[in-house]
Amino acid sequence: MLSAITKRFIPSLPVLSRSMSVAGSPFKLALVQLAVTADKEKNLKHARAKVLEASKNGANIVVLPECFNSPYGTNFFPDYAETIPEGTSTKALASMAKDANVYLFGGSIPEKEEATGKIFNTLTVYDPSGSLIATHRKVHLFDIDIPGGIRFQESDILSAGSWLTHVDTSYGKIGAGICYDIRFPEMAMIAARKGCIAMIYPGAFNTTTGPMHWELLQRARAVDNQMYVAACSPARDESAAYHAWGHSTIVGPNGDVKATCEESEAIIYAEIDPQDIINRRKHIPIYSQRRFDVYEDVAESVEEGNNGHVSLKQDKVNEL
Ligand SMILES: NC(=O)CC(=O)C(=O)O
Repeated sequence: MLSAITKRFIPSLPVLSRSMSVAGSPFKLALVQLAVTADKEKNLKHARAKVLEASKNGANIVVLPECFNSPYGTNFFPDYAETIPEGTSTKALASMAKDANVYLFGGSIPEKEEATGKIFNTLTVYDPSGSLIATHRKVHLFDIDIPGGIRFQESDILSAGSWLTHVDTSYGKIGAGICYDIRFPEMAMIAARKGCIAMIYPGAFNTTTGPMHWELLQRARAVDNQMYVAACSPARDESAAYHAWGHSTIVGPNGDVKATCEESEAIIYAEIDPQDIINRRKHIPIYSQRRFDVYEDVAESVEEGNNGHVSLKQDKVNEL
């Protein structure tokens, strides 16, 4: 057997990654850049009207923004937090999905876990019959401090999620993250290598980080993984303490912006075609040219469980 060192010095022994299949069918994606207020009931009603509007316009999958039922701020989270699936927002989202006959990525809400009292920033996903098919708790908490820009410490109040989320839909498998999760490329890379055709991120960047990184990160995740990427923000409210960047955007597998908008309320649409992923991967075959003899395939360390949850394999957990 060749030692690892010997292998490194024999360039004719590349271990090319296996090519992963892309399974899916075309669909119309809508992102609702919702105007969010401090009135939860009003937010739920307004979200419902917009989801129905998107469906009337032919959308098959509809996405709401991060914190769509509450203003975005750690001081608001405890008051707005609800249990899932018993809470008002979960019920409202389930009926929106059913009445609109769409898959609904229901933005995120502050979730209170009954048993522990912990609060999470949680996305819930519904199928067109209104059944809850996945939950994603924000894995990477937004703790930053940019002098002269913005300081935000989600971890003062929130706990972090501990699984990745890949949702099975009749259009194909879709990965989900929330906002700051987009800054961690491993999540999107694992999703792509596990067969997801898109990553969907409800998110609320702000007027400091938005202009620097919002579109750049979406295009980076898309071009690295040759997959679709969509990020859905709340509309900007100048009277709120947190000024969301807006600019909800859908990016194609070539890193190309398919649809975007400014900071006001809007619904944006794009046709998603998995064949485009297959073409990009054929033309620029980085997908199958990876060198897993030189570095590890991060997707190999995780396994898929129930409800779209993807977690570190047990033997890896034991190693930690
Ligand atoms: N709000 C977030 O979670 C992330 C964000 O604004 C940023 O990464 O910038």
